[in-house]
Amino acid sequence: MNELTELHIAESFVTRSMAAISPLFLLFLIPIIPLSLLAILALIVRPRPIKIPIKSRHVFITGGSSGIGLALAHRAASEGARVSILARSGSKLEEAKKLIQLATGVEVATFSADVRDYDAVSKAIDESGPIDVLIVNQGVFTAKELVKHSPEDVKFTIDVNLVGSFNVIKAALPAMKARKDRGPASISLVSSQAGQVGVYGYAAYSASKFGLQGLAQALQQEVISDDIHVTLIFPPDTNTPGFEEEQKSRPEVTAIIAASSGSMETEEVAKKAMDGIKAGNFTVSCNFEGFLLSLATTGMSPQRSFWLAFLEVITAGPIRLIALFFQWDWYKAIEKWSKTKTK
Ligand SMILES: NC(=O)C1=CN([C@@H]2O[C@H](COP(=O)(O)OP(=O)(O)OC[C@H]3O[C@@H](n4cnc5c(N)ncnc54)[C@H](OP(=O)(O)O)[C@@H]3O)[C@@H](O)[C@H]2O)C=CC1
Ligand SMILES: CCCCCCCCCCCCCCCC(=O)[C@@H](N)CO
Repeated sequence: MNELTELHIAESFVTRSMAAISPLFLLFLIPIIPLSLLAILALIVRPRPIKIPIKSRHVFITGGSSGIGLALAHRAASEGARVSILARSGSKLEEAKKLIQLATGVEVATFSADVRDYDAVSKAIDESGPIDVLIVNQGVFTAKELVKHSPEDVKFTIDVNLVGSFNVIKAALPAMKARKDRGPASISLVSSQAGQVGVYGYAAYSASKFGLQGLAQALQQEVISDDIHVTLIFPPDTNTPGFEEEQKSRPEVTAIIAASSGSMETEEVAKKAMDGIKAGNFTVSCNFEGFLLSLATTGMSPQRSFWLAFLEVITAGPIRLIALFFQWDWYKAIEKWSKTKTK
């Protein structure tokens, strides 16, 4: 045998045995790809996972006299926190205080101030003492087409929901940053699903809530080294006094589009929100549609969980397709509705 034939025999042996093992070998390779992706994500997700304790801590809630804020105050009190609530109306604050005391035995501190008034907010926060968990929840909403919305009301919405949130956070930050050996702190903001996607009738409201996303992302980078952790909460329609009021004049199309995500009870939303805050999640969705919406709009948000990061990576394409189907459905509804209106 010369060298060439030897090589031939060896070669055909190798190819034949490779042909025999290759399907098995490939099967073995399949999990390697997702597993290495998971491993990479576990290494790179930032900020790192964190847990926020609630018991024995000072929880300060704006808009804590009604709806979602009141339910959050109630939850925090029953979990053993020291609770402060802030809102404009003194009588609603007193009523909330009584309700919480009756249900939990805990006496919450109340502060009457308008979040649009920086000095008033700052005074209330200084009086309340250093905050461990700040929940910026106050909000106003009127669903109306922009042509019918007065400039004053547009400004009011942005002032209370967005500028008011800046006021609250700015007033609380110095003492929160200065606190020592008190454990990780949290600043959370109650946005809305209308703060993830623009919705007919919510031009002003959506703009005010989209603004919170920019505020929250930038703020998280600024306070991470102070052990302060930012959370953004995105509820769907929720049965609150404010929502009851809103429904009286909400355009029909607004209701149709919002119905894509159903509605929730105040206590359910408060539970989701509080669990999300305690888990230190940057983004907190409240129902299944909300979870899809968060996947679809995650963009450049920070992500602490490598599992969720993994899900975001692998669903990016398909979730965009689902989003386009939702848009298709909504524009059909708008078209149909505007036709019946002009008839
Ligand atoms: N209900 C819903 O369908 C949804 C609500 N959200 C958001 O959840 C948050 C709470 O909503 P919800 O519970 O329904 O609202 P409510 O109207 O039931 O309660 C609003 C709270 O905010 C306070 N508030 C309003 N304006 C000011 C102000 N200028 N300064 C200080 N406090 C103020 C109110 O007290 P007072 O009037 O006495 O000041 C009240 O305590 C809002 O940010 C809202 O946008 C998000 C998605 C859905
Ligand atoms: C992949 C894509 C999945 C998409 C599912 C999307 C469903 C979005 C519906 C938007 C609902 C807006 C509710 C606003 C509630 C609110 O804030 C007012 N009630 C005022 O308080």
